[in-house]
Amino acid sequence: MATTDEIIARTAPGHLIDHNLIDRDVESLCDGMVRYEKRPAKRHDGSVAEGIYNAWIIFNNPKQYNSYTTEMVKATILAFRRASADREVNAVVFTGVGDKAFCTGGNTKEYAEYYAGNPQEYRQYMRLFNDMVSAILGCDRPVVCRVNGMRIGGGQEIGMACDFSIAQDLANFGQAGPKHGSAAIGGATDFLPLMIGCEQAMVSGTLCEPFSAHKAARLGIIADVVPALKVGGKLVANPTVVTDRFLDEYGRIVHGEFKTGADFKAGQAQIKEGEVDLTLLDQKVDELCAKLLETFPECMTKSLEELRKPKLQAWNLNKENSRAWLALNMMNEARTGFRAFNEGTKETGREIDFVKLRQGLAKGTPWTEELIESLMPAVKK
Ligand SMILES: CC(C)(COP(=O)(O)OP(=O)(O)OC[C@H]1O[C@@H](n2cnc3c(N)ncnc32)[C@H](O)[C@@H]1OP(=O)(O)O)[C@@H](O)C(=O)NCCC(=O)NCCSC(=O)C1=CCCCC1=O
Repeated sequence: MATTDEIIARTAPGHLIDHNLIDRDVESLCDGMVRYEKRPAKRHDGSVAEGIYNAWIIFNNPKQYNSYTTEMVKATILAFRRASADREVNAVVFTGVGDKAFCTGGNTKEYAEYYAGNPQEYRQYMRLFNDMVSAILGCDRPVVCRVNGMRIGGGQEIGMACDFSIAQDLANFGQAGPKHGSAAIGGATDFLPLMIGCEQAMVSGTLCEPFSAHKAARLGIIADVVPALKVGGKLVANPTVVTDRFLDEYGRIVHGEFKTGADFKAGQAQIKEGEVDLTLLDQKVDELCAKLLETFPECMTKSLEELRKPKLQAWNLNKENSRAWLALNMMNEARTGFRAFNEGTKETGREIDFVKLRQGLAKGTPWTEELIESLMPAVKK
């Protein structure tokens, strides 16, 4: 009987059709701000599976906390298409450079300086953003979000579109929408209720309070969490988060909540004196990719397609309405909120005086350029 290798050599076609939309390196599409790296896939025992790879899609915009520009969104769509069509790819690992941020969503500088006041332009941007989320949800390979740092705003949305998330425990999660002039309708309002329940989704999507990786694991928004802070050469759990007990004296769950007061400040100081090491994060990601490798590929893809359906159905139901609303929103609140973040500083603050705005609207004040200017954080009365 012929061996499998002999059968492969004899029956594999000499020419394979390229199903990619364009034949361009991902990096060339956005000056390297999105990287596409095929890394050899490994078995459980660490041995390389010859000819099989994991496709790493890496956001490379660290100065802006790996926020995505329009060009990066275009490159990301093509990167996921490339991985999805590549016969040699076992799984996609979606991550960002560095250890501060996976992604903090749309680029607020571009939002403030180009899209603010231009709803027709933002509508076209949102076509691209929607296609990026759909490309993740439609990828024929399992998608692992390697949460190398904070996952905020649209970064949380594209992260939740992935099939698995593994986080280093200094990463925070959350939305920014109603604080910066947007609504988390780029996926969060579709995915959060499914993943963490309606009540916790409401808290996250409206109040925009960040939560820790340990809380994200408890809520079920990530599959696993690993320590990343080394102090004196020893790995310690995130020192700003309660990790050594589950309940407080009243029986309330405190595990994963941020510490407060002096304890929180002491934790911040310990983070400053330590160093971040993502070795365990990469080990966990490699372990998961090795498990995905040891499966039938078509059965894996079918399982992904079925298990994605709740997210996909919610996403497809709302994404076009969301796109239209977000475009028009660039005339008033997005125009104001993203400009405030972009033009503000740590000193002046980066959010508007929400009460002042509410007081004006309560009197029927119309949205004018003058009103918007008066709300910019640098303008102090
Ligand atoms: C809370 C933060 C994420 C982190 O705060 P902090 O730790 O205090 O860091 P900062 O000093 O704020 O930021 C460090 C520098 O990074 C720049 N930065 C951070 N985020 C972005 C971003 N998204 N775009 C561009 N630049 C960013 C920041 O300006 C600092 O640089 P500088 O030179 O100014 O010192 C906080 O950073 C934060 O709130 N960031 C903004 C989060 C945000 O609003 N994202 C967009 C949300 S909307 C969105 O993503 C959407 C997606 C699709 C659907 C529609 C939509 O709205």
